[in-house]
Amino acid sequence: TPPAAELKGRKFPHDFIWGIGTSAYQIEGGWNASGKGESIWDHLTHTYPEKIVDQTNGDISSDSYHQWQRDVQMVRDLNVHVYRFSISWTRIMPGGYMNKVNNEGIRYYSDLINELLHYNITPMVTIYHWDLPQRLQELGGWTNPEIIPVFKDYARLLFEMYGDRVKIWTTINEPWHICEFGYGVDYMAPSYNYPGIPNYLCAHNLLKTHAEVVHMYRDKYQQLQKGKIGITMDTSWMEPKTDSDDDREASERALQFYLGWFAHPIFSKRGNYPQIMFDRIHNLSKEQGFTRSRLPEFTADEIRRIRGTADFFGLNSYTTKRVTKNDHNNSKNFPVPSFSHDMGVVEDQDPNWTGSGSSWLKVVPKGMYNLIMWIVREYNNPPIIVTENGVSDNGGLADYGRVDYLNSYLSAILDAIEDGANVQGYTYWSLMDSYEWKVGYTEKFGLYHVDFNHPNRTRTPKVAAKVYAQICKTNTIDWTYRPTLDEFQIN
Ligand SMILES: O=S(=O)(O)CCCN1CCN(CCO[C@@H]2O[C@H](CO)[C@@H](O)[C@H](O)[C@H]2O)CC1
Repeated sequence: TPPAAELKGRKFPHDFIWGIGTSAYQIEGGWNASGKGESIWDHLTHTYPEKIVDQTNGDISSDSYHQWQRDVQMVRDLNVHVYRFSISWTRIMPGGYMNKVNNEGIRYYSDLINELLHYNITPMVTIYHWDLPQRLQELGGWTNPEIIPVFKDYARLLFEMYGDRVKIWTTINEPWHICEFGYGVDYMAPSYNYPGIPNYLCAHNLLKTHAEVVHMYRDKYQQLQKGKIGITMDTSWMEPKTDSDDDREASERALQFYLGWFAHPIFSKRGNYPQIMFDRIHNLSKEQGFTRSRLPEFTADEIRRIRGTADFFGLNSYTTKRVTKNDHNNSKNFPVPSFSHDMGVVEDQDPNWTGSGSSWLKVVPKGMYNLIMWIVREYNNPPIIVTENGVSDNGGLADYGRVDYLNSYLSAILDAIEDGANVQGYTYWSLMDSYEWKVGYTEKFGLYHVDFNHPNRTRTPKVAAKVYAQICKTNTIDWTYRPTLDEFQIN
């Protein structure tokens, strides 16, 4: 909690954009409703339920496929300007290809967009939030360059269908998680566990895909539709464990590997992958007996084609890690080759940091300030939208831990703004409790509670929903505002 002087009334810029976020696989359910095709998350959770902590899946989840009007009501009650949601590729094109388009799916998102606009809420669409068509994964998914033209066809259809009404687009959510957690280790679908090679192929194709979609939007749609398009990347803040040179270098190296991998090709003056990644992976690949670097190389034309392909820097960040150099005295035996071995750091968390409902998520607001100022310096103060930030617990409506997280992380973001960072908006994660990927329904991120044991998936506002609604209405942080459950009805 800040000093008494700052308890009330810290104001955000008058034009600051407030929002709330969700993603298709996590909230919709209707996994095979009205012609929807199988995604890699449908496939993973149906084929390997043991890979999910509570052996659940998103077949129904929060049932937003049927409850979307209630969802829009909840968004309205939060007084936000923007609703960030993603479109399910297989609800639009069941097999991923353009040869079969599902009109029921087209209509679902059109109805949602119209409902949002009816209540003056701006739709912010994520084109891809991890739910790849399973049929495309059977061709190698993101490791196969075939995905570039196929994804472009999918994005073109969305621009054609919704671009008259959708004015903020994000191509892809969290490339790092898609490529390293999906194709490097087996944390997420498609759950490869093939360290150090397919993750870099995935990233190479993903960056080219992103660039082709942005060029298409800019060449064919942006003049007429007047929207913005960007990408959302993610990292924790990487705090040096001590102020030794080794630890400070480890911190910088970790940020280049986690964030620079995707941000440097798009947002840096030079473009291309970060030099430290290029050098380390090139040298290690040679030592390991590979004839070429495991990090694919862009041609000069590709570097130019990818550089500058974003109107804003979408940032997802939740927490902080401590890092030290991975050497003989604290060496961790990472698989060789692997992303972690290439990066060469050991991560941990300070046991004194406040915890949450997730083991990886500690509450360290200063880390958000440090990360934003690092991006300001590294990429020449790009327009940033914090597209995801939030905290988990294990349930309950009296979520005062979430109230404290919200106030402290927003204070850190406001500190960064007051120190010159061009942060233009914030979409809190998440609107409601939903499917939390590998941990199923065991960790809750929602401002609204969802009753997963009831067929109606009843939504109930938590205390933090009321606090966030107040922040969005007044544009102000007020630490003294801590409503009790019985004293408020949000609607
Ligand atoms: O202990 S470990 O480090 O081995 C496992 C880490 C597990 N990760 C942590 C990061 N998390 C954030 C990315 O996930 C983002 O954040 C939200 C909350 O997770 C998700 O609901 C969103 O869909 C996603 O965009 C995804 C799961």
